[in-house]
Amino acid sequence: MDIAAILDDIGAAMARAPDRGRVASYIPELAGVDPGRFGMAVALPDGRMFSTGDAAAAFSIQSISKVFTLALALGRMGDQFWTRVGREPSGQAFNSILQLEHEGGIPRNPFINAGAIATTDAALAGHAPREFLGELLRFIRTAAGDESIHINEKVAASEQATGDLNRSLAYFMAAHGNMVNPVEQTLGAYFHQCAVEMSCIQLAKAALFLTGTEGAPRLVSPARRRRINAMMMLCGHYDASGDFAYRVGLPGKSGVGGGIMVVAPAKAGIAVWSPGLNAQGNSKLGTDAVEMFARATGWSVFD
Ligand SMILES: NC(=O)CC[C@H](N)C(=O)O
Repeated sequence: MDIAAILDDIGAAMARAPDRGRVASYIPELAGVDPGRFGMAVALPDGRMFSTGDAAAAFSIQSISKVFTLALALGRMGDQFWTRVGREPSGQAFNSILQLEHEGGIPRNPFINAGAIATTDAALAGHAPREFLGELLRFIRTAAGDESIHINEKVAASEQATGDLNRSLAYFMAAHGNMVNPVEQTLGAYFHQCAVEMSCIQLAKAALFLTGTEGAPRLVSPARRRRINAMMMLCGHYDASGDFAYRVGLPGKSGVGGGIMVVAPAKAGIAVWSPGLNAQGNSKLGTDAVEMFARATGWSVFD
């Protein structure tokens, strides 16, 4: 299989795409990103890396960070974690508060914002946000094999300044007894985790720990890896998760920075970045690109 040629074709197709979606506009650091940018990378467990376009450019990983935080929270709490967060698709927007009221402050899953904030709260577990963020960065750097990965403080400050909806979700959960740490501490940690910057090349490598391949860093047990992948498949794209599963057939997690991290179990880590989003807040061309890639390779978890 000629992965390099497949990526070249995808890069060329995406350069021609007339509708690139809309770049997230809630903070200036994301609003100012050129919608013309596109990058994609595929990391194989034997160390080979294939890429196209702006694959080395760093972008804000945003909600992709929720996958790494979930791994940390499960590491801290084990299956007890699921008493605080559900594992069902929400069918609602990523930042919706609707279901929280009906469901007693227990968010549907760890990838919608409410669930991710509860997950960060669980991962904090009484530690200072600084310690949690250090641990998160260590996890991501180990997964990616790259010590240069960092948090963009300006993005974190903007998230903090515009985070009233996230604040509402957090206080709502606190009112239902589903926050352990002081709410502002958990939120500070959450806003900073969203501000981690990575390139497609770094993110594709980081996804390898979820492939279960030899040579990939073993950061979680096989059972846990399968469960994280299951959550990504069912909830990783919010109310477009079914569409992503149908079109791509691989677990993936998106972020409003326009990135998507995709896992091809037993095969490869994949990352794509195109800042323009669709109506559900997922990268428009990023989704198109991984769909093209899955078709060209025949990779799917449904075989
Ligand atoms: N979908 C996302 O990437 C959302 C992350 C964003 N920082 C938020 O909390 O709203």
